[in-house]
Amino acid sequence: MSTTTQADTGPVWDWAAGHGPVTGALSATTGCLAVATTGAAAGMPPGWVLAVGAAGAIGHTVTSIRDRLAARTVGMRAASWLVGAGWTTWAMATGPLSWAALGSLATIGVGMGAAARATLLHEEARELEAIAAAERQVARELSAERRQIAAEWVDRIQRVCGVTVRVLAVEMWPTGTGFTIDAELPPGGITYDRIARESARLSADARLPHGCTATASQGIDQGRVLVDVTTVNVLAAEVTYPSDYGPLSLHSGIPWGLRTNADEIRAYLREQCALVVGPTGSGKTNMVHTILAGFARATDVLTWVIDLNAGSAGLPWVRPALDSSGQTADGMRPGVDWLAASHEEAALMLDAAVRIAKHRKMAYQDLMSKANTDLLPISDRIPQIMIVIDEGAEILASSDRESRKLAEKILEVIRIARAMGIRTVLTALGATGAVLGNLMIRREAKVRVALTGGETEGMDLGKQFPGSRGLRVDQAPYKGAGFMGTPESPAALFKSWRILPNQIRDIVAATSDRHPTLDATSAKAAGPDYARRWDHVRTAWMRDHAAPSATEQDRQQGHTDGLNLSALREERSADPLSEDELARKFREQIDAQFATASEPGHPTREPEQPPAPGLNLSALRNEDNAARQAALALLLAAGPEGTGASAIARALADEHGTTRQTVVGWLKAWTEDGTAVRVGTGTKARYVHRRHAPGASPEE
Ligand SMILES: Nc1ncnc2c1ncn2[C@@H]1O[C@H](COP(=O)(O)OP(=O)(O)OP(=O)(O)O)[C@@H](O)[C@H]1O
Repeated sequence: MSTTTQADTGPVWDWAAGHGPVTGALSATTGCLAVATTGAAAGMPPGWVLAVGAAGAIGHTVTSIRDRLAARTVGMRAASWLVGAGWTTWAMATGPLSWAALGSLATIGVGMGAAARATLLHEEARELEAIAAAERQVARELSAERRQIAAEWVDRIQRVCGVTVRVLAVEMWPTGTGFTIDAELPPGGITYDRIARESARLSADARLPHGCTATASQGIDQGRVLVDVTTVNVLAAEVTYPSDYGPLSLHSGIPWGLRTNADEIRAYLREQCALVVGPTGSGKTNMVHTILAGFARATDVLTWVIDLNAGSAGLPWVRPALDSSGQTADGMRPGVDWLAASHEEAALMLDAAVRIAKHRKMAYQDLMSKANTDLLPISDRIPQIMIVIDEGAEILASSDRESRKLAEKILEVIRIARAMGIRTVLTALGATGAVLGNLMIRREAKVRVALTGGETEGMDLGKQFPGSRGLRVDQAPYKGAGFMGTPESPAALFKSWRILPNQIRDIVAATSDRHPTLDATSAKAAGPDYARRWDHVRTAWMRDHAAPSATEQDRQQGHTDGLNLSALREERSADPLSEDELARKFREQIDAQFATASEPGHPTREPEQPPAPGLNLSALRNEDNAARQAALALLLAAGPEGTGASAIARALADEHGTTRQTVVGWLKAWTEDGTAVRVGTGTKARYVHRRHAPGASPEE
């Protein structure tokens, strides 16, 4: 029995607790006294007590032996039962309330307490000794393994790098996926990079499995080196985004994935921008969602997303919070705070960001001087704005007028808003010179990710991670795997989590009441463009499940002074004449073969089929969009077998430079208007032209 003290109700008896030496003895003696007095008063035969005591001694002995207690403890407990029973028998016969009886009972109590304490100490000492012995055994085995590893690697480093190191420690990773060797470099001015640059040869010499590496980095001082050796390939496996959606803060970093030792790697974005490079199919879209998940969980971040490819990166984060009319439902906030899918909306967003940055600079002077800092103190009351721009690097590199305007605004935000808490995450299909050649990006975006997914083309890791050695694309030939480097953590292999659509929905719901609101000062500077971002007209495209295609938008806008509202416009080649020619040829070819649409002025051959605006070939006639027509031709040509976005994009890449994302947008639109039918699910999903769709009549 023990007591716990409660602040307002006083001590509470805890009947479930075990006995200590004092409470045990007290319990035993008071028990004996109670039995003796009531037994004597009721005329109970004293012999019964003796029988009960003997049974108790036997029972306790059995359980003590079962619990593997020491012989001394077993003996003490049995003796306590017998002595207690003996006293009770005697006291019942002679009268329990005499001085002699009570005195002897008190003496027995003290004796029992002392004996119990002594045996308890003995028991604890025995237990500690057993634990220590087990630990010594494990340590002996471990240190034998470590000694063997140390010896092997001293040899290997000597053989491969010609450097004789002295290993000071080998730390086995708790995840069981590798170890780190801490070694002293030989005297004579040898530096760690003599070993770092031989990473690939060391890995081969150690016969490490694919995807595992031996990478050397700086040790605690310049005469020491740390060699991280991965022995289990965590890059190959699909690791799902952790289901703990607890709150995060920008200041403590946002987890973006796993290192090869299964440690989380975090991006610290208070001052840094990020650049995520990944060719199509490398898992870039998935990584964007992982990034958005982290921002949604943060209590001091508002996420603004620009995705000119039908807003697809941001939509899953908005949809769960939209009601049936497409407006944000009461009480539910989307996982992103603003989503732009057109050049126009993106321009409004970036202009607002610039106004906020400039206004914050003035309005928060006092606050910053009180906090003695030149960085705006970001918190849930003054949140940081993270602008995630999918394929933003391509906007920076693009030469069309609208994209150039956006590019200027993006660079202005990056240039002026660091201290005022607005940073960007740009993604890119390739680490092109136009992106990494930009000083602003090189200087401000030091959180870098390269998703390789087995792609070697256009992957210049040396440019993206200057100063790092031994990084090879073929070390991470898996989807969602690649390299990540931040100012805090040197570039090395990493794996992004796989995030599933249902997780996105769950995170939107779980974080809905956690998002900060834009501070009033910033909101005022952002003005109505920000306040009315969820307005019906501005979000109509979200209700339609996809952004309006270029065709529709252009038609709605009446082709006003060449305003480019869509990413599709980027598909135009530099030479409009040859493109026109190509478009005409395609039209003729396809119309001749399939009679897709009637010529203006001719009776339609498909009266039952209302023309789908902007999505059949006749609607495209004035579109100057050869790439889109070529894609449709490919879809038709694929027949009942169908085809996919990647295959179409590959076929168009050379001639039109079309991205897979763009093709995905077209396929989506064609599926929605019935031009194409999607068959199969997951990786087996294919698109079939409606003429070849299962159940379609051949004449159709
Ligand atoms: N972290 C990951 N772990 C495991 N598999 C992944 C991961 N990320 C992506 N994948 C797989 O790769 C496929 C393609 O991913 P994703 O759509 O993100 O690629 P992408 O690079 O954005 O391609 P695209 O630009 O063509 O859309 C996914 O359907 C999934 O099966």
